[in-house]
Amino acid sequence: MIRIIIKFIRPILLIITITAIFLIFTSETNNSSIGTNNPSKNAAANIFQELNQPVHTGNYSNQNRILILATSRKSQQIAQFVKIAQWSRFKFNFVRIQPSVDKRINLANAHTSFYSVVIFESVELFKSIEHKQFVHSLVQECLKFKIGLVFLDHRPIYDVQECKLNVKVTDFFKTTKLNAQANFLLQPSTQTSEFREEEVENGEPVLLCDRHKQVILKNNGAGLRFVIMNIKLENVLCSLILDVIEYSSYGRVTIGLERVIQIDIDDVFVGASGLRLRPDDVHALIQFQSYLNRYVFNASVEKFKFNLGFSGFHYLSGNKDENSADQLLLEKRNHFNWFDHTWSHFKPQHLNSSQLKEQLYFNFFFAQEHGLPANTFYAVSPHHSGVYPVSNSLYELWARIWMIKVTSTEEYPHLRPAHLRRGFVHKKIMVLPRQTCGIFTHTNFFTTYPKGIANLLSKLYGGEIFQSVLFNRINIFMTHMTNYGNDRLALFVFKNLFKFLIKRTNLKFSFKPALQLAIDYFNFHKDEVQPTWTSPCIDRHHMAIWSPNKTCQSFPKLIILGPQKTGTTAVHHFLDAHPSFASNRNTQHHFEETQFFLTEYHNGIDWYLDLFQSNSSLINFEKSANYFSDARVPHRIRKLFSNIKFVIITIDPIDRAYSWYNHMKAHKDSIALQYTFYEILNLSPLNGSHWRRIEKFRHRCLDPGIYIKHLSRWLRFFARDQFLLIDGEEFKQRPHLAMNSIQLFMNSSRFFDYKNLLVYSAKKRFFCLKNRRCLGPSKGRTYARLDQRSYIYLRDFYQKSNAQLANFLNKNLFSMPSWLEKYL
Ligand SMILES: Nc1ncnc2c1ncn2[C@@H]1O[C@H](COP(=O)(O)OS(=O)(=O)O)[C@@H](OP(=O)(O)O)[C@H]1O
Repeated sequence: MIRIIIKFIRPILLIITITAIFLIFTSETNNSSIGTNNPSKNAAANIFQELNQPVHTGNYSNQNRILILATSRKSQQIAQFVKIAQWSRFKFNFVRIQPSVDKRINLANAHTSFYSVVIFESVELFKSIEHKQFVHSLVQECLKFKIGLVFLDHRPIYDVQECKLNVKVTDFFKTTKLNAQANFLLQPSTQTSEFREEEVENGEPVLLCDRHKQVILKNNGAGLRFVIMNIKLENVLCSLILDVIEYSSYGRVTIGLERVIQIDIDDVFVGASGLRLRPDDVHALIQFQSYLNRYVFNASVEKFKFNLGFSGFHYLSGNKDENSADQLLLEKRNHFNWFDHTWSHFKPQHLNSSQLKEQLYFNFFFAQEHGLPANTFYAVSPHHSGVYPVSNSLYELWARIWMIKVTSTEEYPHLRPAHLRRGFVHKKIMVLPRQTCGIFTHTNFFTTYPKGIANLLSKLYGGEIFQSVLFNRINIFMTHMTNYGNDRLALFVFKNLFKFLIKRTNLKFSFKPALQLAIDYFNFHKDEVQPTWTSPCIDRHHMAIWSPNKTCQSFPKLIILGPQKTGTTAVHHFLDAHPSFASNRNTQHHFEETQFFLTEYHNGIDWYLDLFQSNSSLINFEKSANYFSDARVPHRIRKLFSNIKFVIITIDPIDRAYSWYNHMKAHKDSIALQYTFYEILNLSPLNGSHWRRIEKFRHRCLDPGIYIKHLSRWLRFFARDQFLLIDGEEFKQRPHLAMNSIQLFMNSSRFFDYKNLLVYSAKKRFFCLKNRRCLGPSKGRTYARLDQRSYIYLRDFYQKSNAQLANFLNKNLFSMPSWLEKYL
């Protein structure tokens, strides 16, 4: 038996013993041009000896993280691997290293490992690392915590002859099915555009194997698991990569074998006469469903059913034959699940709320009238319009009229690349990623398939469609009604896809109702719940389905980031008086602040844009003073508009902290009322039941003043010249200077001389706009002077970060604020 297995595997996978590896490595190292006297090279060789040690069987964590160590993220092998990791939602860290790397990379702390597998760009890189301790500790931690190693070399480094199998096949081939034909390089050999279904059924599929390229797996059973890939990843059947990762991570990094599949047929009843279903096609559809249940979904608890998305308005709008197919579909309605695709197939973003309501109600009544089993909590929007970019009224009306809880789209965050498509939850509706499968509304015939049918086959036989099933645990495939008429390309696609999957992999297929599917999805991918909004303006697909009333001009071009209590309201107020600048409308909860990137983020971008004017000659801007110190905001802004500019104001962080405390006191915050400033700084009421809340309050009070911490984060997301730093102390004395620099910074077409516009208010103790109402009573409060103890406490507290800030400002060519100079 073992001999048979070995015979099968030899052409594909060759394994040599760890002793052989040791010999190879030591001999190669000794022969290297650096010479045998090079201590670090010898050390690297000795490390391979260590791989032979039995791995520690004690505790290791279940952190399914991958560590990728490479010289560049751009190399083809690494890029390919990263793509697969992203597609499979494996968590990974990428660390760039050079042979001269000397800083230690910790794979674990004293008790638990951070990683389950380490990917090395190449054996060569591993061997060339000069620093003995680096390699030594890496290998020791791998042994101790059962962390496998994978080397992604793509240039063959071993002669095929010298490799032999030395691992139990069952330990390795979890996802890939090993049979006589299983070769890892697959490509279509025929380019004929006349390729028909029968050819696939009758003969061997058009596959070509290159036996010269090999994957070499090396392991001695007792030592560390490690795999040396000896082949270009792009040429390998991707299921093998899942096996490599699962094997080398000791089973910890895996997406398992179960794949849940849903197939949606959109546009039911929609379609030009001549392209629609005929009665025969309806029978073929039902027959195919039985075929799938028999051969593909045979282990599924729930029977597979196609999901039919209907638009009632188009019912019976074909020729005589096609209309009888429409009637037949309704007669056979219980063979399928049905979902709302809106009455007329209009784009929801192009309708007002009452038109949309009508669309949803009419289709609802159609379903009732014809007894369609459409109570699936699932719906799909025509053209994906309104799902992403989100239309709040679509979500609200869907929930109200159809009790929708699940939908799907291929547009979040973008149609391409497919491997980064994700799900999210908006207004309690779960949005799942949808997959394309090579056929669209316009691809209905074999002969006219773009670049020939061989192109479609390559996507099925190891290509993108195959990979979609492989790397996504849950797949919702999008097809259209016309794909099931005409040449029935959809049946061709799924028949071949599943045949290939069954032949080459051990995957198990099941079907679940949409609601269950969605719950499972977000259980697997909890970090996908919260969406990150992107700009429709950089995606032509999004522009086509977005509301025509929205304009990219409405996005702000400037954000005053804060921090709180530095004079941000005054800057906002003065800027708003400028004829070229326009601030947002006041919001219900936060007055002049939008707070969009924090508490209002769930409202989506349409809500945000509605706060601004769409006049292209204006510079829209907003200020929300707590953006500065919140770690979520830079990422969110970056995803939405990367070219925006920012104003940040700094004052002495001691004054800022005390002003904030007094602000909270004025707002009757119970902690501020109950405890003195010094007690809070010192966390002195240690025994009090409020301790946690005081600690939190203290953090909110002090953290924004650690300017360096936040500023350096912002500069990791945006370029230096996107920031203007304003000295808040100088702003207090000579506000017109700061206002002038903002105008220059924004290249304002009109220059406003603020000197004549501002007047000092002795009552407020700062400048106000002439002939306008000055800022309200919440600005310029009077409160007791800061006590000496608190001053000293804060001076010490901020000493280090102020010094770091000064260095940072110097390095990045920002001018030094006057308040900072006194600390240097
Ligand atoms: N024109 C002008 N110039 C300089 N400083 C001014 C100006 N107007 C207001 N202020 C002072 O700014 C403090 C309020 O800051 P913010 O507007 O950023 O506060 S907030 O975060 O929006 O609540 C607030 O500080 P406190 O006096 O400590 O409350 C104001 O005094």
